[in-house]
Amino acid sequence: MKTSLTIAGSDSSGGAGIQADLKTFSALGTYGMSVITAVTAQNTRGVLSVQDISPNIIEDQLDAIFTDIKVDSVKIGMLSTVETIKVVAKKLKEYNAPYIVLDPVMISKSGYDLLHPEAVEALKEELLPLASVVTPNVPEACKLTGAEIKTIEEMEDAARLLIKEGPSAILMKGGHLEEEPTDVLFNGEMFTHFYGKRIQTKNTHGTGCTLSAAISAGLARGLALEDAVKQAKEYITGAIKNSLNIGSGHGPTHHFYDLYEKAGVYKEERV
Ligand SMILES: Nc1ncnc2c1ncn2[C@@H]1O[C@H](COP(=O)(O)OP(=O)(O)OP(=O)(O)O)[C@@H](O)[C@H]1O
Ligand SMILES: Cc1ncc(CO)c(N)n1
Repeated sequence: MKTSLTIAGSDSSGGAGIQADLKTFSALGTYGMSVITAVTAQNTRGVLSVQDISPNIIEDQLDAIFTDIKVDSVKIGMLSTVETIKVVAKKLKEYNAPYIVLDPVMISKSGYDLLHPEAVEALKEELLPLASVVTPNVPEACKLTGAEIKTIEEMEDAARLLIKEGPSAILMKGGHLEEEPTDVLFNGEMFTHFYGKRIQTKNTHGTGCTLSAAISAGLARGLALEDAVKQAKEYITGAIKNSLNIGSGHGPTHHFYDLYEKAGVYKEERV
């Protein structure tokens, strides 16, 4: 069985972060492992508080995994501090980690800073060059590039700027634009657009986490990047369509094997 590692924050309500990633890995047929970078007290309404995990413990978690188990793909989510970013970058380089999907998580849907604003530069310098693909939403892409983005053409312009920072590819998510949610993939040479229809629901907690974890699982299973993104987009669309009306705020997306079987991917392969 292929393995996927998530390096991210814990969400007590189970909809985003580590919990969303592990559910996604299971549904998409990889064995999930986790390095927890922060513990958030969070629910569907928002984030109450955050405790960052000390860099030593983050380093030990990474050593524990990489010295014992073969890692087939990595997904990076919430990192919160400069120290966390530095230790994660150091260890991923040391172990020559494969297929790194970097979700540059900055602000929660409810407006809480999950990455300290002064750590954006460290994220750019230390982690963008290691990423196989980086998956910013539009506000994150604006912070990373300084660009203003209101249209799909401006998403493409920003992707051209961002690729200069060193990632192998960019998947810019269009969920925050007014129009239908189109995601734009740029591999440095060509653009591919992934079109979606907006699903009318308030239950979108954890969509970004789920998408990046699904891409990481696909890469671990040997899919080419475009196919991994296509499968991930199918998966997140199903997970939003079937999202759960749990809690009084933004409910979570739903994860189950059916979504994956309906997408017609890997069915015969799973043993
Ligand atoms: N209402 C919706 N209907 C259909 N697809 C959506 C909807 N909202 C988001 N998406 C899709 O879900 C994926 C995640 O995008 P989104 O822009 O929500 O990420 P995000 O802002 O990083 O999420 P998060 O708030 O969890 O960090 C993208 O593929 C996007 O196009
Ligand atoms: C722990 C965690 N990671 C990422 C997000 C982004 O949605 C969140 N709300 N919580």
